[in-house]
Amino acid sequence: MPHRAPAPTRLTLRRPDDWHLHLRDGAMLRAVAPHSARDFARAIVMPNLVPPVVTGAQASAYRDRIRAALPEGARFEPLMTLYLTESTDPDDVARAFLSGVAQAVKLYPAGATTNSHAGVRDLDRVRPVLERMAEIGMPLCLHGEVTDPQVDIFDREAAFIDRVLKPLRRRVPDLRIVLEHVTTQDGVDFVRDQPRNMAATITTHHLVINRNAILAGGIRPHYYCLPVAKRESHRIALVQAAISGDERFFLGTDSAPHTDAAKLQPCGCAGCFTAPVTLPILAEVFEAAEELDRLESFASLNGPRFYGLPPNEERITLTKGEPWTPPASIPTDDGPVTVFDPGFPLHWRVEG
Ligand SMILES: NC(=O)N[C@@H](CC(=O)O)C(=O)O
Ligand SMILES: [Zn+2]
Ligand SMILES: [Zn+2]
Repeated sequence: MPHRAPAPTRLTLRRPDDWHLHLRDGAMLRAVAPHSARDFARAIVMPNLVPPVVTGAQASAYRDRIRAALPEGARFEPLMTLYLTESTDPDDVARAFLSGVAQAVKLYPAGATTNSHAGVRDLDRVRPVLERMAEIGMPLCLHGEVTDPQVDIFDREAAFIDRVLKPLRRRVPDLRIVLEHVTTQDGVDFVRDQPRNMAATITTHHLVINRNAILAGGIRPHYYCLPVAKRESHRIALVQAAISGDERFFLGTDSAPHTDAAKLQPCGCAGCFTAPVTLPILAEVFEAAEELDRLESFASLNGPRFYGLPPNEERITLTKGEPWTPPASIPTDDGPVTVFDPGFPLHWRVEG
């Protein structure tokens, strides 16, 4: 009889990082930050506050507010990003990077997503900033969707690659770029074809849901995020990229909390709140693909390598047991925030 090793029930890995996270501000920040700090060592924090985090001084002040919102004794390092506008000052960006205040710049095409109206309309206007970033090795994080209303919402990432990303790669080839929350086979293929200076983050939810989850049996606002989930073949391409070990793909949860009141209305906000359940969900996804051993590359090694940071020395352990039910929502002083429901039972838990 062929010998089959028993399925593992414990998994120890270097403490993961989250390379794309929304922590918000004020009451929401205080409510959600502990959930990321519990499971992750560091996170690239998105700057799409109202008003956005544009300058080094604003990033530094926001970092102080995040640190103040962490539980006593938490060892969690917020890595800050600057929101790129058409009047961003290249000198301020360079200073923020070289002094360690900001790790990356975030480009939102104006109008593409939550709080992106102050973003970029014309890439030529930010060319001096991008060239300076290329010189100093500062990464650019992209929300990769075109905003052209003529382009079908499910095609906006693919159109972005053709219309924006390819020309940008040609014009500023030394710029290090992260295609954030990649959702398509097209995105995966593009990144995989780039020999250098290019990576992509993959979210928790895009590994789990396809577009049916948003609409099957009724409209389900808690599965609505941007970029919107695509068809099943794209989800499979994302899983393949995540489990491949290819160092260009790493975890960026895009955990994006909105109150239920903001989600459940005629024009509800985009975003899934995944921080409290990401690691158990990822363990299920990697186990189902029989690649549990690669979870550490995806969640703990590939990201720091791209950002030029050492991987975390601390370890965490996940254990597998009877299915458990995460809380349906967390309370905040602004009202409850629904926790992402993967739609399958969770057997894995982070120990401690
Ligand atoms: N992903 C989302 O659906 N929403 C994000 C914005 C973003 O990452 O595009 C948010 O800030 O709510
Ligand atoms: Zn985005
Ligand atoms: Zn995001």
